Amino acid sequence: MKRVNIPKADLMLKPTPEIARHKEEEDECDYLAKYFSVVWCKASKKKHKKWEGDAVLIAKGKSVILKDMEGKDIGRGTGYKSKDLESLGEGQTLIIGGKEIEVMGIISAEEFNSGKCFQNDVGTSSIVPTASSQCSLKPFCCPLKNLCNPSTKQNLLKDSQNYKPRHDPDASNSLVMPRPTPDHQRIFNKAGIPVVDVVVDPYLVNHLRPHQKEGIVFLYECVMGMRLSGRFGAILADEMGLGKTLQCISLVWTLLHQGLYGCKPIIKKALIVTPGSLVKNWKKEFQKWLGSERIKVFTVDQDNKVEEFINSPLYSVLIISYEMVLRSLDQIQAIEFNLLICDEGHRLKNSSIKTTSALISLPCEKRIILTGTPIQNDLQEFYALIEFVNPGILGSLSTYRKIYEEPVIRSREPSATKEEKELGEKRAAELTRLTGLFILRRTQEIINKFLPPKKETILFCRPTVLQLGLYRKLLRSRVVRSCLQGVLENSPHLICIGALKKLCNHPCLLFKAIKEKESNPTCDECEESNLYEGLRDIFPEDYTFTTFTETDSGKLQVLAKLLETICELSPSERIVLVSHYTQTLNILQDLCKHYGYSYTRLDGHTPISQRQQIVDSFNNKFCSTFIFLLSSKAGGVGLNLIGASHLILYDIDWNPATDIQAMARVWRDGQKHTVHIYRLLTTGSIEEKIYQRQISKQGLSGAVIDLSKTSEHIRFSTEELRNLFILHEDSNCVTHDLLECNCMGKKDHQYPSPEKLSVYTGCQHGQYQEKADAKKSLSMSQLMQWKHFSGQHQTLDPFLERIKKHISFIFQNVTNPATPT
Ligand SMILES: Nc1ncnc2c1ncn2[C@@H]1O[C@H](COP(=O)(O)OP(=O)(O)OP(=O)(O)O)[C@@H](O)[C@H]1O
Ligand SMILES: [Mg+2]
Repeated sequence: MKRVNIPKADLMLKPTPEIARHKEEEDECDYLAKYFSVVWCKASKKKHKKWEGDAVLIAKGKSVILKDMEGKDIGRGTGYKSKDLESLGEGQTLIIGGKEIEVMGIISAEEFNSGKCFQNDVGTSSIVPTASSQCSLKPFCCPLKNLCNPSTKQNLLKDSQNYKPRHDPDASNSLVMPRPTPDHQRIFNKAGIPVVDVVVDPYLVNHLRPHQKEGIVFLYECVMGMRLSGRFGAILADEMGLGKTLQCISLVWTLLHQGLYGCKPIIKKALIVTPGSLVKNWKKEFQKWLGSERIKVFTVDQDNKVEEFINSPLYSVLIISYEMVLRSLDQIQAIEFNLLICDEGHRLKNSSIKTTSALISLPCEKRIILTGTPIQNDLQEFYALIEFVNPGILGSLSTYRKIYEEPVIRSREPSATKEEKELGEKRAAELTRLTGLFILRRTQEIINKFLPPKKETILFCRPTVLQLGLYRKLLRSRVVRSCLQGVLENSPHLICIGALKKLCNHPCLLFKAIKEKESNPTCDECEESNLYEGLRDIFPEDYTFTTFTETDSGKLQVLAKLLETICELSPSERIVLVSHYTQTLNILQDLCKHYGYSYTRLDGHTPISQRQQIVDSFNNKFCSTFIFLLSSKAGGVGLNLIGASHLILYDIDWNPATDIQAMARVWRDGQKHTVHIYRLLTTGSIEEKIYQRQISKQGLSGAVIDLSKTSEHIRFSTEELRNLFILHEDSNCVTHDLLECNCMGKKDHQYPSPEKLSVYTGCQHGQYQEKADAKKSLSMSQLMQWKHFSGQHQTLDPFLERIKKHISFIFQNVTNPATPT
């Protein structure tokens, strides 16, 4: 064994530390790094070493770094001869500080950069070539000969008769699951039982969209350990409305009744955990797609306890809410579930909460998380979800942090060096590759072609005189001024923002808040009292909370007119009316009562047990209810409200995901009518600013971000607050002004070339915004492709013509215009 002679770093003559470091850095730049897999132990003179572990050695110039397999630095040394380090090879040894290493092999830069050299063999050698890529949807051919070797002729005859696919794999339009590879058979079919085709029930297949068929194959491969050996988990992260429920139902139904090795069912019992408001929806979807005779699913609630499921042989599927899981954990643990599905599973991102740890503790290996929310945004939460479905696949948390999270985060910092950027990108790419084997996400565009047209209209409603007076007064308040100077603590800007938003919805909401404060002044909220100083005087003297009128609020006036128009022009169509606030919903409810519109309501106070029933009766085509009042926070996620074809968003949320979720309740699979979405914004107010922020962050295409983020999570710079706290009284539409579009509100055609847009609108934000960055302008500029109407011009739209009296500006866009309704 050749030993490299290493000068002891501390015996060398060194320049002063500052200069040394500088010089070293300069020198190091000239060299390319080389990487080695090594074993290490404490340095000793012993002949027979007792190696303590594997490690990775990085040699560059005259220096080396030793990293353990979790990516942690365990040794550093410098002052080597660069020539020696460059020629390091297998079998050579080296002393690094108090450690001795022996080189086992050379690692390529690619292997190091991607982080693969730190993974034992996960994601590389253990990847099973995906069966679907070879034979998805292909009909079955003869089982492998060597694996179903019946010893006698009789056996052969018997087997071929007994082991038949449940459905005809050769039928046209059949959906046949991928056949197992020889490796899979070696592991899971040691007895050599005949392989039988698993064919999805044609009863279901007839309804499936192409992406759903692919999704089922994907889920099947994951839970069967066909994509990654020894791993049985999957994350289906399709955007909302793509039918994750139906894909899972098809999988469950298939696994319960079929088996690839000798027809033995792959699972006996499945557990589905879902938010409480969706438990009944799951049962309904089972019945919708399979009928009530084929399968009996059991839902747990106050009256139906888990014991009943245990004692009855009828049921094979248990549906339970996250809350109930904790309460019934003992019973659930006693049942042997073979498949676990967690709907809206992004809530498992926090592994320290009890529900997550309770579910982790279940011994079931086949696990599926369903979520419509992108999960890659926060690398730690991402890790938690992956750990849940495929424990250990990314190594320990500390390994994951060192190998992936830290380099990726570092590379995104402005001060990152070119090398750090490259490393971060490569590690991110490797993480995506590895997790892509068991995470599937398709976007909504995939389903658009099956949906009816969607007409989206943004209505900028003029504030009333009362609103303007109050708004000006609020902006002149001491609290607002202090916010702008960045003086006050305790986030008083949130109180100011809250007051402005209330005012935009209806002045009476502000009036109520003032009254409450007057009757119950508490010192810890002095800012709020200060904010309301002098406001009472602006309201008419006889103003009371209960005698409000629609003419006090610009948006409410428009809403009243809009409801009247829909009722007249499309009497058979129905409306979902959404607000984020219960108090605002009360006002909207009063409006319904006043005009005699029939309505139903779902908000945070609606008992979970009643929610599905309310939704079902509204969706029933014979239902006579005209308006569904919905609190977006309470019922946004997962609900189907396709009984309505009009949806009105009365207010706007900081988090675009909340609004997008609400809008998706109506424009989804099963909808037969053209869908009309109206968003109401008070002209020139904070609502316009929030809208601009929404679209500049997301674009109009509607990518979803984390729903749990609220305004409390947003940090505003003083500059941003200054922009928020401006009232633009002279503009018909500040958002349109920002686009610098010269159409004068007569743009009823589509803008010709999207490429031009970024140039066209790329520079105008500096006036108001902190710094206009290119991305922001680009997503704002998507609005250039919408139609623009000012309140004075003809719109050619009978709805808009009727309601435009109090409207200063309109943006409108139609998706899928060609699809027949
Ligand atoms: N192939 C299909 N044909 C007709 N309707 C379908 C089809 N697939 C799903 N649907 C319907 O589309 C609606 C949306 O499906 P589902 O609730 O499963 O969406 P999701 O992906 O879970 O969305 P979310 O993330 O919002 O929960 C449901 O009413 C469902 O019955
Ligand atoms: Mg769902």
